[in-house]
Amino acid sequence: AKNHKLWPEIEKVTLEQLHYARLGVGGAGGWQLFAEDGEMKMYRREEEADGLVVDPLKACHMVKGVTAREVCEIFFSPEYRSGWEATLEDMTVVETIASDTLVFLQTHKRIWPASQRDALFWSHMRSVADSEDQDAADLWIVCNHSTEHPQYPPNSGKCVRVYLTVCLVCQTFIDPPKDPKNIRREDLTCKITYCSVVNPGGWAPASVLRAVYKREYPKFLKRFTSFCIDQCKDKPILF
Ligand SMILES: CCCCCc1ccc(-c2ccc(S(=O)(=O)CCO)cc2)cc1/C=C\c1ccccn1
Repeated sequence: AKNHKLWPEIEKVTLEQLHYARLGVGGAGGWQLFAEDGEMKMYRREEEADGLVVDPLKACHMVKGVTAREVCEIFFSPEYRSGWEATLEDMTVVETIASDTLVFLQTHKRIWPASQRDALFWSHMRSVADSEDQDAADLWIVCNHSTEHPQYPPNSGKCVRVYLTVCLVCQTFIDPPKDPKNIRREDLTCKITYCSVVNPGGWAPASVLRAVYKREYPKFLKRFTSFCIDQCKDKPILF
């Protein structure tokens, strides 16, 4: 568990990603709004790493009727993933480091004309007291970061290995403020920040990658948040 060899990296990357998610998208950050749908706003920066498109993405969304913990638990838990991750072809939990820390191997459906991709990453979920604003509810974060595993070397089969760092940071707002036992789902709003940087691994045309991200990310976040609302609506609220 916490003495696992990956633990220092998990701690470092998770806290770095929390800080990064909290940074705004205004100012000189170079973020450009590329998709908007109601409360959902998606921004990207155009960046390349050795000739490969690795455009960082930041999405902000406000979802009613669910809590930060509920959204993060659904995003983290393997058993829900096939219900919301449309491009998933296969998923395995290759290691359970702790109850809040898993290692996943996922293959995603091939997107023509690029070759099929897989991703091997650790996934860690935790709550963080929001130091700035004491009376605001806790923050919950899930951080996914590519890792290695001796049994699953990259590019050994049909798939090209992608390298990703992803975080989902959620905060619950209760309006109007109520005594905890009288809160109903209609009083809840979850503020969601989703950040991702995906290096496609092998070559893929910049135009294809940018078209995939432009099409897939809005679909992905809308599908995920709808799934959360549907999963939680008839269940007791989990703070
Ligand atoms: C040429 C195309 C290469 C892209 C293939 C691909 C690689 C990785 C991933 C991916 C996307 C989200 C995560 S996560 O946020 O950690 C949640 C767990 O699944 C992990 C992996 C997807 C996709 C393919 C499509 C795609 C691209 C963005 C958004 C949505 N779908």
